[in-house]
Amino acid sequence: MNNYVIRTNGLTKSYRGRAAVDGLNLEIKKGEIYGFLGPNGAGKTTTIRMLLGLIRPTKGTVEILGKDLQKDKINILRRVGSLVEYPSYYGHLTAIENLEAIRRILNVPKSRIDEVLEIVSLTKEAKRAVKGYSLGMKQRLGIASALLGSPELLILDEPTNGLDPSGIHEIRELIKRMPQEHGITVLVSSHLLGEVEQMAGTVGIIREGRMVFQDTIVNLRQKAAGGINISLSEPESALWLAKDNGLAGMVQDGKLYFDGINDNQVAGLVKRLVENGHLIYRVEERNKSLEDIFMEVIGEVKSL
Ligand SMILES: Nc1ncnc2c1ncn2[C@@H]1O[C@H](COP(=O)(O)OP(=O)(O)OP(=O)(O)O)[C@@H](O)[C@H]1O
Repeated sequence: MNNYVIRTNGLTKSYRGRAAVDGLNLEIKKGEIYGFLGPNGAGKTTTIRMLLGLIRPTKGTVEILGKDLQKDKINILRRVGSLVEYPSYYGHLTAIENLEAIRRILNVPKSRIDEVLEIVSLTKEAKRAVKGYSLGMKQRLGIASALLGSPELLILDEPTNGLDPSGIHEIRELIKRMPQEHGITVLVSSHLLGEVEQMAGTVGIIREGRMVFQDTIVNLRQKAAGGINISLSEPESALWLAKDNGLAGMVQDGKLYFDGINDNQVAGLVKRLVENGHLIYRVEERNKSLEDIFMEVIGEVKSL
């Protein structure tokens, strides 16, 4: 088997001739937490549904755990746990009773129920009716159900949607432990970079069904590295002078902004500006936030 737990090739799903997912090449390595990001409607859920064999691709292939999903669906999906949208429960039953119903279908040992409850920290609440659970507890129970069959891969579609900050924190901490403590590779989708950046090693960002970025979070951060802001007396005429010096910048909030400019270029520009009578008030490094980069990548902001 190769090193990929999920690999898709040209994965496409069209509805009435319109591609909801368009030629996606997802690559998820064993043991990683992969953040699958994109704004609402970008095609995350459609992709996940194809990965789980719930809908058929219009084109392209899905390989999971080294095997073609179409050829051996049942055996492959036995090794995958998932939480897609809101999980459904019997509200009047306890967590143990709900898990028992799934356990019978999966035919796993009874002891597994205690194990999964322990993993998601619901042991103490396990005998309470689920209808009294908070949304965060319900999501954790959903993850417990997904873990019952001891999967090698966990696919979670927006597991933190609608949760408060402490609920988000609990789910995040739970997911973070999956690879190290349980040897489980995780694909987690979200429309918020902030929710996955603290746990994902790799991110795939989709927009209008197409992959626009797929690499490590470290490399995404590198894209966020430094531009320079110059506060000065006459930004518009300074911009012309900079252009004259071969530097393309822009005026933003009354300041000059330059992307990817090196130390020598900064020194040369400041010297030229001073020689031409500009008053320089401040020269500041401006790092883009990861969220800025995300917005840029998904095309919500043309440039900073
Ligand atoms: N069964 C369907 N029939 C027609 N169009 C669909 C169908 N399912 C999804 N779509 C369209 O495909 C696109 C992608 O939807 P999808 O639900 O995969 O996005 P998403 O990234 O998961 O967004 P969200 O976070 O809002 O669920 C949307 O434009 C949606 O309207």
